[in-house]
Amino acid sequence: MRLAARGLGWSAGAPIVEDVSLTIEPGETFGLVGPNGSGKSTLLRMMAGLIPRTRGTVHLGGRPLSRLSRREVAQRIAFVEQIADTSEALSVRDVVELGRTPWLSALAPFSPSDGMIVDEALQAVGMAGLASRRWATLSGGERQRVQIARALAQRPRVLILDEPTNHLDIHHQLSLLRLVSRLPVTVVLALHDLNQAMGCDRLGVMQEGRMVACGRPVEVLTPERLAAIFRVGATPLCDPVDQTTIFRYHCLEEGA
Ligand SMILES: Nc1ncnc2c1ncn2[C@@H]1O[C@H](COP(=O)(O)OP(=O)(O)OP(=O)(O)O)[C@@H](O)[C@H]1O
Repeated sequence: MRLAARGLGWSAGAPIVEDVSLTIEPGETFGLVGPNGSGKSTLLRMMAGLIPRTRGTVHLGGRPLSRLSRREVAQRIAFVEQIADTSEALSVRDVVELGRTPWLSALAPFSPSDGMIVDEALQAVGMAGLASRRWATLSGGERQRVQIARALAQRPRVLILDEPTNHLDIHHQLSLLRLVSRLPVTVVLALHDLNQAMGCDRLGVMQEGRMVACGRPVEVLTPERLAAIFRVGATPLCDPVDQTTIFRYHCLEEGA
């Protein structure tokens, strides 16, 4: 499903996001990168329709997001935020079952097919073995994977992930990125690891609330731009295994 933003802006006293326009094609994996505080999370929340009184418009599959009901939005968009609020009393399986909520009604209560979707989502993130564990007892990385399973169980057309690899060990980081890039849905994710960002179909670079570059990763993440925006030196290296470009970073300046 196509996600299109036009002229998005939001201020909280000072401007936080300014005049961002962007179209993400069906099935595309689009990465947002940028320094701390550059507006990535705010932009993701705006694209998910979670910030009231924003400037500009978001269209989902050609329809204005503002005209869809909360239930219609939840049937189309799943959002995994950096910090998830979840009742400590729930089990892992309960949390993932919440992902089915937008599809349930008095006429369509939770059914065995919903149960199978929940099982699949738990397996996809390697959490099936901990399904009966209490949320409160999980590690940070396990919680992250459960939240991603909840989003998968929602069977969205658009998956929005805010720094989904935070807390994850390297195996789970790579398997999560492989999982989401193979999903037949539109994926928008904020990432801090620029080498991981190189695996996205396209990247948008945020700086002080504006999207200052957008395009294929190799075109966007040039050493010159990395120096200007992230204030680091970057040496491009070629991985002989698959010829992808990775960067080795070094400080350009003393101090913070
Ligand atoms: N409700 C708010 N009121 C005031 N300022 C806000 C509010 N929400 C966000 N900000 C500010 O907006 C800026 C952008 O925040 P945002 O969380 O979108 O950045 P980010 O790029 O996701 O950062 P990070 O990489 O650190 O997660 C920050 O300076 C933040 O302090």
